[in-house]
Amino acid sequence: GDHWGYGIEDGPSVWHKTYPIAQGNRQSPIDIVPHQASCDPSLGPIVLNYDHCTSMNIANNGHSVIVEFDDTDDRVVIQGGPLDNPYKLKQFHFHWGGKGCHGSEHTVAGNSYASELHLVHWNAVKYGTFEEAATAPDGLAVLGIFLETGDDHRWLNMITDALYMVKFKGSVTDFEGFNPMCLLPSSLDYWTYLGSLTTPPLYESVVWIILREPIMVSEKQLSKFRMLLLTEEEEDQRIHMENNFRPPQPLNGRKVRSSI
Ligand SMILES: Oc1ccc(S)c(O)c1
Ligand SMILES: [Zn+2]
Repeated sequence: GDHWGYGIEDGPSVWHKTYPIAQGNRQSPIDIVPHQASCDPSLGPIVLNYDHCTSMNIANNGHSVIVEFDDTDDRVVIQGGPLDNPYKLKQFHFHWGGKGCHGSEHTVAGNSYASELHLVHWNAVKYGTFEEAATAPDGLAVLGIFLETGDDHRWLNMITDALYMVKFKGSVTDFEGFNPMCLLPSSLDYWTYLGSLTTPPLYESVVWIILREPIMVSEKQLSKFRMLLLTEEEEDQRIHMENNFRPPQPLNGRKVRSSI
């Protein structure tokens, strides 16, 4: 089982002991410096085709809350932008902070947002399974969306209202018909670079596409994420899930391109 976490003993600063790739040369997240990103006119718009979206369930995996999709359907894809193929939506999950503390993974000119949503897609044209794609250099495409505190997000309530059902680590419940199109900001302007999963096993298999415009969510909605527990139902100890973000990693000469 997973023995990694975000605490002092098992957090990002010791992940390299079990996952040496943590010290690799294309790790994520990174600090995005807009003025150093090269505007690349050959970078077209990203195209999201979430029309026939089929969410299946919502789960607490002990590290985040994750909504999983039926990826046998090849109509729910992201394409365009830096991608050579369409990539199929597999799951989305969030990273967040503690009360009053920001929790995004990517930062923008050193500034972090309250939270970050990752929509994880895989290259089903080139690879047979998600697991195979997850270890390939062009296997995954993750769309990152920043969450900023402000007004209530009218659709995020569908997720935050379901969180009490997956309070404990290892819990899962049906969550059908949710279309993440409703979580997108108005602009699809993005930055893109080659990186990795930001959680163990930290595979260097991700084409990152980070939207510049954050979505607005309320402090009340964010507080519901912090109600989730790292611990299982039968455990006596109750540890809240918060600050489940990895700090920015060395760029190592990588180029960040912008669509803007
Ligand atoms: O499959 C994935 C798991 C975790 C994270 S942070 C990803 O970006 C992809
Ligand atoms: Zn993530």
